[in-house]
Amino acid sequence: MTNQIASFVNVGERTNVTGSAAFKRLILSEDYEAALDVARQQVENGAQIIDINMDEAMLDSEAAMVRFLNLIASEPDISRVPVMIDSSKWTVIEAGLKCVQGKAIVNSISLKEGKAQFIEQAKKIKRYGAAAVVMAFDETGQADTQARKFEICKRSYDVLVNEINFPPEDIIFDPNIFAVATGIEEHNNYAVDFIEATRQIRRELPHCHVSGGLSNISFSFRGNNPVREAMHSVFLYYAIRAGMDMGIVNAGQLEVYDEIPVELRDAVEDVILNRRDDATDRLLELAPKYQGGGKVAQAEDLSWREQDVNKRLEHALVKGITEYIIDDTEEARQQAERPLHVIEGPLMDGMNVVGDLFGEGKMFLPQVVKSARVMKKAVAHLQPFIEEEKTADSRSNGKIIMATVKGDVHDIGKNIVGVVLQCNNFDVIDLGVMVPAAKIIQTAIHEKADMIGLSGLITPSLDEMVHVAAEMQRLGVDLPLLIGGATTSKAHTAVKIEPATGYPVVYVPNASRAVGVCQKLISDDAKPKYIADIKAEYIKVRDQHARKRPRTKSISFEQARANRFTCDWSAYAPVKPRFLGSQTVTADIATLRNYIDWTPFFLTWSLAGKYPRILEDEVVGAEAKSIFKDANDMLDALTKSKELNAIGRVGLFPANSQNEDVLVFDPQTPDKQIATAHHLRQQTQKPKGANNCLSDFVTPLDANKRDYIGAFAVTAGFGEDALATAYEKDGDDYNSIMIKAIADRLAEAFAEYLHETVRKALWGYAPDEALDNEALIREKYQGIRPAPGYAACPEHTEKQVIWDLLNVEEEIGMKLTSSYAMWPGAAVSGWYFAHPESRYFAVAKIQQDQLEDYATRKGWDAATAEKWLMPNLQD
Ligand SMILES: C[S@@+](CC[C@H](N)C(=O)[O-])C[C@H]1O[C@@H](n2cnc3c(N)ncnc32)[C@H](O)[C@@H]1O
Repeated sequence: MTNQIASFVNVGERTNVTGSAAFKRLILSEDYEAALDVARQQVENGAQIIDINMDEAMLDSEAAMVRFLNLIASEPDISRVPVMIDSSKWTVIEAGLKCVQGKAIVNSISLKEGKAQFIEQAKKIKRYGAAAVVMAFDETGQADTQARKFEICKRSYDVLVNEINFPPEDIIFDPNIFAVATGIEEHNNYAVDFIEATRQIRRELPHCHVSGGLSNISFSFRGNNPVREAMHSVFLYYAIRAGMDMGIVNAGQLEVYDEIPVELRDAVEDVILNRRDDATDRLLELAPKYQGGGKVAQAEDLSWREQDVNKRLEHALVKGITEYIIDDTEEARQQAERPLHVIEGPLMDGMNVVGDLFGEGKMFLPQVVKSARVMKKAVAHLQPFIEEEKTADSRSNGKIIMATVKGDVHDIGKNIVGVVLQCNNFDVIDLGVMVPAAKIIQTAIHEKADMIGLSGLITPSLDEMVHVAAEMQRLGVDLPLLIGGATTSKAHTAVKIEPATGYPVVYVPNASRAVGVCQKLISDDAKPKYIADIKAEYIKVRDQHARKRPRTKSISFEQARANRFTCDWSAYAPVKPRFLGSQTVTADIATLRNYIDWTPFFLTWSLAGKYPRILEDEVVGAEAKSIFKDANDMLDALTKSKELNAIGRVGLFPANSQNEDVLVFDPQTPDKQIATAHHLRQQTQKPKGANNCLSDFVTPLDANKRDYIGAFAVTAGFGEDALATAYEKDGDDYNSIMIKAIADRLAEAFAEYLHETVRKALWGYAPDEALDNEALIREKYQGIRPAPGYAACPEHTEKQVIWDLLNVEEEIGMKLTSSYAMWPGAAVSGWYFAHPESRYFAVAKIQQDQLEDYATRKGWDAATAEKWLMPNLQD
């Protein structure tokens, strides 16, 4: 069940002119900048797909679709999610398919106009490698009953899969969500029809998906949001369990299932599940009571202190309250026969409640981590008594060795998984960061571990994971291997890691999945089938990967060069920086906190939503407020204690470009070249626009005029390890993760602050700039600061050029690891470009000709070039 909830894909629909009056206004007034912001906000708010619809009589819908899709393609923060091209006109869909980059979804096709047209359209969709939403609609109309819904979907499925070999995993059925409680008796079973049809579709039509637009269901209660939210929540609760795995769901219009007042929930369930004839009347009667909100405000309530000690322990764990935990644990110990029984009894019971609530999506990550802190305090209190008994044999669920692989220093995600596993009674041995393969494997053997979990954030870590897997194989260590971390994926795990192994390898996408996976891997009953299922799934993933057509056409390196960005260099007047050379910079926390972008902070804690709106969010607002307060309290303390230090290097230099290189010159001896930055050029065929390379934003050498470039490396991580370790020793993972999350935010804030200082003062090309923090976060200024490892300059070893140029390690002690991760981990580095047209883009896939050219420029052999450019050599 956890998996079903966790894998539900949310489609954002604010970029739909038929559904959003605001978006329609923007498109009609040609304000595409603001329209892009709407798309960006949706992604920031957690939409995993964005639906784009331009069906408006006053518009040239085809042109509008193409223009908007092209704009999205150059916005990395939007184009990271797939688009759903939505139109009732096939010509608009086809125009969209032609220009979209990456995997698209077509919304929608159906048998409405007959089989021939259905097949023709599906074939085209298949040719573009896109997925399709298939409506339960045929020549006789839209399906309303379970039988009709299934019948049409089955017929569509058979045509698609058997007749034209359409990949079943690219079929998304929409079996039509219709309004219930309309007063018309025939409508009463509509929700049940959808839910049951979904169950049958998922059971009998393998690999397909089921989606739907949620808001229709509650149409009769327009104007009464609490009732609508309750209806959405109840409907989803059952539909997801039946197999609905995608949908247009506005998270702000969703009540937490368990928090719907019981009386309302019962009445809504009667309606949704069509449990009684008078269900609609009863809900109509109850509805006015909830019109104005209806939820009773909760005053601080200490009545739980009057319950028995076991209940108090459970309450403290679920609510994360540490205040009384030692007293309560002591009371429980005195009542128990043995101290161990307190752990095995009430404490584990409490943690099981926490685990269940988290698994069901009813508790959020920060709450779980706070629960773990309570648990650890209780266990720490009991530990001496257990030692005294000398019989301690706490039965653990299983032992897992966890490590961030060699060359990588990022560990927030790994630490969160560790805490969640500990909450579920796993014995976690965390080897920390930058751990070589040999140490991981030796510890696993020595500790008789049950499994190994690897984590990593940067792309070179993917290779290191392949290496650890190969070493395990070589040494005959056949423990299950878990793979996680931001750049890892099911495809990489299946294609690169698993095939060479004889032991189970499982990709774990997030903390909430970790427990389920580990439990299955240590269960004698569940393990064989689970492993067989995973193996079969990975074989399929490999097949799909092998069959995958390139998503985009490529052009030769020479052609790409010929289509470079250029401008009238003779008219371009580079601004000479006021400061040339390099220097060390510091910043105090009081200054930096004004530059913090808080939205990613909440994401670290798995709370999706944009700051500051997230603080008022119906679902996660309370928890967001709570961690925001804790973070600010910690920032107050750090401002005073100065235990965290922000320090960096910044430099500005004369420079010119030469094809894909930026040549950097000595400020004192202007003809002396002191460094070369090597960049990569986009090599995919562009419908319009240039094949970008960062070097193009610097005046070419043959224009006979000096331009300038900047570089920086900053960290807010010195001091972080000591603080985090102190919290960990105190059993306080919550604050240990909090300090890391804050150090990470301060490093990003430092990069923002320093960039502003460069634009306004050090370089001084924008002395009068006046932007607030929101505008800075949106990067509304002139110039960019691309970071090696990111999409426009994806090759990590280039950080070394910055390190040498600015003398980073010697001057301030920031280091690069063997995989070119920065240490301390809370760090940012990059280049400064001032050209008014400079912008971010993704290099994406490059070809052999460019690979060879790059190897020559870097002085690398072919194998080295392939190793470092691997992510850009594959689709
Ligand atoms: C990852 S965000 C970080 C800023 C965000 N406000 C935060 O606090 O987390 C944006 C930064 O990532 C880098 N970046 C984003 N897209 C990039 C691209 N396509 N190529 C290179 N660097 C990129 C740039 O350094 C940019 O300033």
